[in-house]
Amino acid sequence: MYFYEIVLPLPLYTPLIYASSKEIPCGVRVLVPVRGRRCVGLVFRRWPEGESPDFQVREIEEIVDDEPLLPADLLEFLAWCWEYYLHPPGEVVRSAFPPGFFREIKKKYVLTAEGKRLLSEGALPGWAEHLKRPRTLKNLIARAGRDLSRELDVLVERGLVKETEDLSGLKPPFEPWLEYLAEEVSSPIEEFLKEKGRWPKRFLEESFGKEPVKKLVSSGRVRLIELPRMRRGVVLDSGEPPVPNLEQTKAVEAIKEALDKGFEVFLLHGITGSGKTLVYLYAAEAALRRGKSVLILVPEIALTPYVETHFVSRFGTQVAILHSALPPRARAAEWFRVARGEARVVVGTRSALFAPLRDLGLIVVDEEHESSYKQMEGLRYQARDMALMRGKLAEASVVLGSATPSVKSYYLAKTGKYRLLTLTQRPKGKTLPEIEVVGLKRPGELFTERLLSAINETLSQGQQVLLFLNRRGYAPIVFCKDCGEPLMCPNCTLSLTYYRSQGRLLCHHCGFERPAFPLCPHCEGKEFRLVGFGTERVEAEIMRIFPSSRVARLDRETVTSERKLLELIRRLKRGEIDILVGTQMVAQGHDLPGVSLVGVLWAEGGLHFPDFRAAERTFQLLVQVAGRAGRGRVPGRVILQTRMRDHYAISAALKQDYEAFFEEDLKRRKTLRFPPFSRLALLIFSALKSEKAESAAHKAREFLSAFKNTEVLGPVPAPLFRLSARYRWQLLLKAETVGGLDRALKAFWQARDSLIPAGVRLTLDRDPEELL
Ligand SMILES: Nc1ncnc2c1ncn2[C@@H]1O[C@H](COP(=O)(O)OP(=O)(O)OP(=O)(O)O)[C@@H](O)[C@H]1O
Ligand SMILES: [Zn+2]
Repeated sequence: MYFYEIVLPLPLYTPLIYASSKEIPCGVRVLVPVRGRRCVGLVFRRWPEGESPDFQVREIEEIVDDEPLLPADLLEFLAWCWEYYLHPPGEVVRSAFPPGFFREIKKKYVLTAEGKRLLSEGALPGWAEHLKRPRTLKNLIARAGRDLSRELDVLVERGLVKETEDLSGLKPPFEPWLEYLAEEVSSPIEEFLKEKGRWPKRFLEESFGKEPVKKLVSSGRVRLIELPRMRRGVVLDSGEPPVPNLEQTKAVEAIKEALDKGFEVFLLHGITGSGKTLVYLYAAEAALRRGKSVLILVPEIALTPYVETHFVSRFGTQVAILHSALPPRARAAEWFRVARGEARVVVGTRSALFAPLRDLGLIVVDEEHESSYKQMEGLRYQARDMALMRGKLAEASVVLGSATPSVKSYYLAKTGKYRLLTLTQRPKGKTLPEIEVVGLKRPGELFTERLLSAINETLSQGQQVLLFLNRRGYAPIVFCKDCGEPLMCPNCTLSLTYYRSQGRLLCHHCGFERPAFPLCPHCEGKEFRLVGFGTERVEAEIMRIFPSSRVARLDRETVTSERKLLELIRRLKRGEIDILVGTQMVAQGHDLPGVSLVGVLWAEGGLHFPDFRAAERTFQLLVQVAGRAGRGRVPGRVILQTRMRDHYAISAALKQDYEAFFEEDLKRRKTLRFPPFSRLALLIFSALKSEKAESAAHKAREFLSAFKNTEVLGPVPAPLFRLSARYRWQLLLKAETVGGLDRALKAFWQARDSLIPAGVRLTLDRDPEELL
């Protein structure tokens, strides 16, 4: 017998031990019995020969995969993650699989042949209709609208319904591909195939017709093979990539050198529009040539098409895309192409960090400063930081790229932990845009004269305008005119945002909504005053002032899918939009050559958050959005409207002076001992009763105060004191070193059951990005 540590998709804090007479490699999925059910498990480790547990263990029932899906260094990485974040291994491992690949096996019910016969004769109750296909009890009850468990049991006993297991979806779809074998090319289709090597049959038939493909197959000049299904990608051709300039070449050379050595971290600090994508492209090519695979992380789904286009036109079907907006089957298929080694380049959002790439040689984290690399629920990991650990374990090079690096990364580059690479110029002699600051004076002022005349000028030159405000909806605050109270979310410490076209009031945190306008809950008043602006209101105002121009809006309300976003960006690039109003979704990454004016309506919008990274975020957003201007033939121009022109985040953005911002921000962090001068962990205690959460936080504080190397701040009510009907108290842990923090946290985690009463929920946020 061999003994295996198996990770299960259950909230357990350790793997479980199972036995098997077979030798099973690590990284393979198996089926094991657990609590009277069956479950998919992942073989994580085999015990050394001769060692056996001193308790009863059960046997592995089935082996699902014929070869490991996850490489050894990824397994090691996953284990590192669950220890660092003190998170159940099963949930960490689940992030590494596409949905449905790592789960409990559900019991389903389906009619037997006899059952079907009786149903067709009308001898079974109407709801049995639903059992023509296998269904879980829950699904059946949902369809029938009442509890059917008793009646179902009777049918099972009579042999009219049987139980089955749902093993579907554990393996992704395959499809036929054509592989070119012949030497001499005699038709365009052969020429195409010869260049590509392999191509999905389905795609060939679409481009060349079914007949020619059929002929080619029967000629024996190609071979049919079964490979994981390829998703229908954005296979646009971006043409030949430009020749890199001197700075780009230097950067690529430095990365190439590292590829031959192993783990090294680079910070690629290149101003907006300096061509960082091209550096990634050539570095990726170098890695592939060395037989290594490549992982490219982008901060949000909206940016995948841009990067994807460049990589797909260069590397074809070797590229896989991984993000959560792909349809589940396409996502599973793409993932499987990676696990099987068919795709050697992955472009994806933060969860692609766990992609099953083998022989990983290069990891790129594009726009590394972006907060969206931090997952804010479940496993609260920071993908940029974790990319370093994955790179280290895989002995890969890691490139962090940004025009506005995080203060932490830049500090590490300056102190020699990372190698700094810089791009200081836009290619082809293009310059950074001119930025000017205009003071907002009147309360409630939305557009200054200066901005309006600049918009006019730009439109008359046939150029495009981008207006930026990082706030959705029509108005963020609605006051009752009678009693002066704002309309609040009943569950959260947040005001409700008014969405005019939907006629609704919405809470941005918990999704609570109600029709606009109700009676005031305080005084039953009927009249309301709208305060402040969101993008919907900006759009309406702009349409009123510039009635003949074509206005569009880009935010999470108007753009709900990747398709809609692509469509909007395409319309903008084709010149079908004159003025685009948007939130931070437009702020970065996109290359918009027609935009020559960027207007930032309220530059200090983000500075009001009580958070140590508020200034950093504001500076980054301003420089990024300004960077959308002047990427085409016409030089760009940016107008920042603000009431806080003297704040260092705004004055540094005005000069596009990263160093100036960095020095000032670093000084402040040093005084307050915030990262990079310390390591943080945020503990949030929440409960339906405030006192309950507070007293749990006090107990935790007492326990943690015993650790000398860790400073405990709080408990204090969280800035967002009430969220989703729960009151929140927080403790902030600060330590000089990772080790110090680790010891305190681990001890606390061990003891947490005795410290925290039922009904209090504890959330651990290690290396928090915000303290809200
Ligand atoms: N060497 C080059 N010669 C000519 N054009 C180039 C060169 N390198 C990049 N470009 C072009 O410059 C534009 C900007 O490049 P890219 O989008 O990669 O910038 P970026 O550094 O990612 O900017 P941002 O940080 O603003 O996203 C693209 O249109 C790209 O094709
Ligand atoms: Zn709410």
